Amino acid sequence: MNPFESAPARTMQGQFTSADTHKYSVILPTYNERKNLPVIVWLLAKTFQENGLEWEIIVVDDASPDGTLEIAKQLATVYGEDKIVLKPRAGKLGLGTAYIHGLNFVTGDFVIIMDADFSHHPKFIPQFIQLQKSHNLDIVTGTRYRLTSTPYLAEATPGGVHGWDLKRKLVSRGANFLASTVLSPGVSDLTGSFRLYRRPVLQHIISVTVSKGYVFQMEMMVRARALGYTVGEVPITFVDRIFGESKLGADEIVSYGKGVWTLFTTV
Ligand SMILES: Nc1nc2c(ncn2[C@@H]2O[C@H](COP(=O)(O)OP(=O)(O)O[C@H]3O[C@H](CO)[C@@H](O)[C@H](O)[C@@H]3O)[C@@H](O)[C@H]2O)c(=O)[nH]1
Ligand SMILES: [Mg+2]
Repeated sequence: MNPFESAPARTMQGQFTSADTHKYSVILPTYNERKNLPVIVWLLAKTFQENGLEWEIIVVDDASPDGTLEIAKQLATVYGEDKIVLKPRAGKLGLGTAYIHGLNFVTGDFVIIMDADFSHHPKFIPQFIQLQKSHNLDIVTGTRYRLTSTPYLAEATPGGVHGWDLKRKLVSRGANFLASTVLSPGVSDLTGSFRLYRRPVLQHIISVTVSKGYVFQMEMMVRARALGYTVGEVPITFVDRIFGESKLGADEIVSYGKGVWTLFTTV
C-alpha cells in the first residue's frame, strides 16, 4: 500500500499558489544504484506529495549486477505499482536509450529526467515547476554554470559542482563554454541532465535525436533550441555521488567526443 495515499495534500512554503492538476513523470535510469534508489525515491515521493502534485517514477534498470531491480521491486510494493513503474532492460544499453525506453511508458503531462545518485537533488524540482509555470516554458534545465544572458533564469543559488577533481571540472566547464557559445546560445549547461520537459516536446526532440550515450543530453538541447522551444534554467549544485561509481568510462568519453564533433559539424 502506498504510505502517502491517505495523507492529505499539502503545499510547501506556498510553492504553488493554485492547484496544479498536471501529472509529473520522472524517468530514473539506474545502473548499480542499489544503495541510492530507496532514498532518492523516498525524497521524490516526499517532494511531490508535499507540493500536492500527481507523480510517477519510471525506473529503467539495465540488469544491474548489484541487484538494483530487486530493490526497485520492493519499492513498487511499498509505494504502489502505479507510482513506481519498472521498465527494466536485459543489458547495459546506455543512458540515452534508457530515456527513450522510459518515455514509452510515461503517462504524465511533464517529464523530469534526472540521475539516481543524488547528483541531482529532488529539492530543485519545485523550482523547475515554478519557472515552467511562470513563463509557460517548454523545457526547464538545471544549470551548474549560470550566465546572466540566460533569458529565463530562476532567482536562486549560483549553482556549481562539488566533488569532482580538477580535470573533470575543467573538461565540463570548457565543453559547456564552447558548446553554449557556438551551438546553443542562451543555455549555459548543455551537458547537464537534470531537466523538465513538456511530454510532447520531449517526444518531438527525441524523435530527431540520434546520439545514444552521454552526449544525448547535449544533442537534445541543441535540437530543442533549433526547433524553437523555450528553455529556462534553474541554478543547481551538482554533488558527486557518495555511493557507487560514475559509469562515464573511457569508451563513453570517446563516444562523447565523437558526438560533440558531429553536432558541431552537422547542426
Ligand atoms: N539504465 C541505465 N542507466 C545508466 C547507464 N549509465 C548510467 N546510468 C545511470 O545514469 C545516471 C548517471 O550516471 P553516472 O554514471 O552517475 O553519470 P555521471 O558520471 O555522474 O555524469 C553526470 O554528469 C554528466 C555531465 O556532467 C551528465 O552528462 C550525465 O548525464 C550525468 O548527469 C545514474 O542514475 C546511473 O545509474 C546505462 O547504461 N543504463
Ligand atoms: Mg553520477
